Amino acid sequence: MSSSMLPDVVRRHLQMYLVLGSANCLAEPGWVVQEALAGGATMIQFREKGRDALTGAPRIELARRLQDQCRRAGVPFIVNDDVELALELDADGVHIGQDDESAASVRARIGNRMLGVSAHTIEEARCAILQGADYLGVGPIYPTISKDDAHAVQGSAILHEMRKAGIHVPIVGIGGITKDRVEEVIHAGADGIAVISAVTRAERIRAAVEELKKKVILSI
Ligand SMILES: Cc1ncc(COP(=O)(O)OP(=O)(O)O)c(N)n1
Ligand SMILES: Cc1ncsc1CCOP(=O)(O)O
Ligand SMILES: [Mg+2]
Repeated sequence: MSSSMLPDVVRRHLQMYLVLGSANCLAEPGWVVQEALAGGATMIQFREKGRDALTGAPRIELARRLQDQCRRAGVPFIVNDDVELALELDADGVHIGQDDESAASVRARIGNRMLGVSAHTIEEARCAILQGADYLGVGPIYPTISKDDAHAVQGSAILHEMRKAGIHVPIVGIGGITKDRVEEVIHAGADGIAVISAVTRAERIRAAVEELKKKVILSI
């Protein structure tokens, strides 16, 4: 069972989905999130992991601060991997991958909160849906500089293939998506884009988000 959230509502949240942790940001993460929200980001994922990531109390403090900004803007705040943290914060949802806790177990723990699951194949996608995923994160569609242990690049064809196989749940494309690739990703079947570097490394974050979102909406 998925959550009680309507698929069309989830689709709208996926349009311009910013994924970030402090190590991705060239500027202070609170400022990055503020600018991204001002530019129209539709969902934010707290992904504080990897080599230079915060741990312990500073990590939780940052999560609370970013969550508070999202709440004020009315934008869902999703926690990557860490179900415990999501429950502690009363976050809007959790995103997990194939190497994380099983989707069925996370669904049972988070109740009606939003559940996103990474899927690289049609089989993984079907399994995630059966276990209660509200949306699928599919990628890396293109080469990425933001995830050391990323799967092989899949290209936009995987999105086509999933749709052709009858997978109709909300899907967000992720991995190396830039403004020049948005149209291809949406036309291949994604409902939105999830990005790290295209926003966190942009010189003008607000303008970058505005432009990415506009391209998504024009491509739908
Ligand atoms: C929206 C979205 N899609 C995919 C991922 C990747 O999740 P995962 O495979 O678990 O890898 P990590 O992000 O945990 O390193 C994601 N985070 N968000
Ligand atoms: C978390 C994640 N999962 C697949 S690719 C990726 C990183 C996306 O970052 P970028 O948008 O900078 O390529
Ligand atoms: Mg994960």
